[in-house]
Amino acid sequence: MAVEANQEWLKSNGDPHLVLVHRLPSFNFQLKDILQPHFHLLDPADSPEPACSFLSSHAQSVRALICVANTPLTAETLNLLPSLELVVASSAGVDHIDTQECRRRGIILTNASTAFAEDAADYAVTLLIDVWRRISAADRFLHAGLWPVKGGYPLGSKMKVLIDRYQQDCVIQFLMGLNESYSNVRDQIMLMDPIPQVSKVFSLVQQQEKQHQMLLNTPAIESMALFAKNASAPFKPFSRTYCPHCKIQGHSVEDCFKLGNSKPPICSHCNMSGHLAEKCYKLVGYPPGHKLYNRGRRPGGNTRQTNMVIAEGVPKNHVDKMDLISNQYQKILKLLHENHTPVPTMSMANTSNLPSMSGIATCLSTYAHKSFDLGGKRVGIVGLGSIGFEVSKRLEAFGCSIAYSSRKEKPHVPYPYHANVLDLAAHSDALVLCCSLSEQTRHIINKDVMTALGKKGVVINVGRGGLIDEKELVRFLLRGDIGGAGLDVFEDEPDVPRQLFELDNVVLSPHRAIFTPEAIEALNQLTFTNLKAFFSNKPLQSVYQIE
Ligand SMILES: O=CC(=O)O
Repeated sequence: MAVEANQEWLKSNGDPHLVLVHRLPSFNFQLKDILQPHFHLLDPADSPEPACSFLSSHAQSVRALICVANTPLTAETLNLLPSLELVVASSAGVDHIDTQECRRRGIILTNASTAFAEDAADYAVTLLIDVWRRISAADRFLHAGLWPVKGGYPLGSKMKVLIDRYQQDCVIQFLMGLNESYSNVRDQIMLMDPIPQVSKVFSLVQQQEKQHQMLLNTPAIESMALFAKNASAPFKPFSRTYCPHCKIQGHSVEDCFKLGNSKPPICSHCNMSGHLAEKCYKLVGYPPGHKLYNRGRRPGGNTRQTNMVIAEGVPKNHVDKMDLISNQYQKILKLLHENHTPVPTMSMANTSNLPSMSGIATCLSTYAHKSFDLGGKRVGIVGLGSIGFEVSKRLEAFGCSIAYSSRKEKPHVPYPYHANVLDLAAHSDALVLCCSLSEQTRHIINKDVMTALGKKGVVINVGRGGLIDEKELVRFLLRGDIGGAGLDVFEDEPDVPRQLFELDNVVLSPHRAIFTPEAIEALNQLTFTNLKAFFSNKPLQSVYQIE
C-alpha cells in the first residue's frame, strides 16, 4: 500500500490516532503490519491484563474500533468505550455485533461487503450452477470409478425421471439375480413385505455394495451389486447396440425411451410399458420357440424357467438361491408399476446429425436443451446489497430473469421487487440468500417459503446459516420437497447435518465464499481507507445501514 505524502488522518500534532483492535485471541490480525505505521493500535489480546480492565484503563478515548472476523461485540464491551464513534467490521456479516446498541449510541458501522462482493457472488453463482448441473455429484461419481460401470452420470435439474428410471433398471437387474455374490441380500430384500420403494432398495443395495468393495483391494466391475451383463453396454459409444427409434448406434430403444426420446416400448409379455418382453423372459423363462428357450434348462428341471412357470407361491422342488418364485416375480412387477412415471417424449431430429457424440450424450443433450441451461430460470435474490447486486449481474449474463426482496425497494434497480420472501419464492426457480442475519431475517427461509419455492426450487446460501430453518430444510430435502441446496454457511458451524452428505442435489462448502487473496487485499484497502477517511472527516465507504 503506497504511503501518501499528505497524512491528513494524523492528529494535528502529527501523532497517530488510537484504533482499538477487537479480536478473540485466537484470531490473527493480519492488517497489523499495514496499519501500524499510520495508527496507534491498541490490542487487548496482546496484553496479559483482562480485556475489561484493559479497556477501562486504556481505551476511554478510543474513537475507532476494528472488529476482527466474527469476534462478538456486545453492549457490555461498547459500554466500556464511551468515546467510540466508528466500528469497522472486517466481515460482511454483522450478526456478531450488537447493532442496535451501536445505533443507540450513534456509532457508525462499516462492513466488508463491498470488498467481498465479487468473490461472494462468484461463489453463490457457482453453487447454483453446481446444484443445477450436479457437477460435484458427477465429480464424486467419476472419482468413485463409476463411469465405466454405471454409464454416464445424468446431469441436470429435471433428470429425476431419468434417475428414477436408472435406479429402477438397476434394482430390477439386481433382483433378477445377475450378480450371484449378492444373493443373500437379494433374498432378504425379496422377503420384505412389501418390497420397499425402488429408491430404498437402491440405497440398500448400494450399502451392500460399499461393504463388498471395502473387502476388495481393487474392486472389479463384476463385483458391483448392480453389475449386470450388458448393463453398461448402451452407454458405451462404440457399442454395436442400435436404436431403431433414433437410428443411432450405441444404445437401445429402451435407453432412448428412458432418456425421454421415444414412446415407451410395450412389453408383449406383461403389457407394461417401459421395457421389452426380453426383460420379463429373463425372469420367467423364455417361451417355447424363443431362440433362448433351452438356456439354463438343466436335467432335473431346477431352472429359473421351470420354477417360474410352475410355482404358485412356493416352488415344488429345491430352488437354488438365484431363482425367483412367482410371487417374487409379482412383487417385482408391482415395483415396476409403482414407479412407472411417464417420460416426456422429445424428438431427436435436431441432434441426430452430431456424429461425434455418443448416442447417450446426444440423447442427454437433447433432453437437456430446455432443462439444464440457466437461461430463462427465475432467480430471486434475497438482499440486494453489494453481494446480491453482483449475483444479479452475473446471472443476468446467463440469461436468468432476476427479482429480489430487500428491506426496502431500491429506486434505481430494474428488477421486480417483492416485499416479502414468500412471494419472491412463489415466483422463483431458485433463491439466493445474500442478506445479513438479524432478528428480522432469522429463519426467513422457513417451511412456508420452501413450500412456495416448490419441489424443483433450489436455495443457495452465502449469507448466514441462521437465515434458513436448517432442520426444516433437511426435512424438505430428504422428502424431495425441494429441488436442491447450495450451502456455504450453516446454523451451527462447523457442524453440518450429516443427512445432507449423501444427497447429490446438495452442495456443501465450509464457509469459504469470500476467501480469496483478492478479497483479503480489498478488505485491507477498505479498512485503511475508512480509517483514514474517518480521521480526516471524509465520507466513509461500505456503511452498514442499521434499522
Ligand atoms: O462470511 C463472511 C463474512 O461475513 O465476511
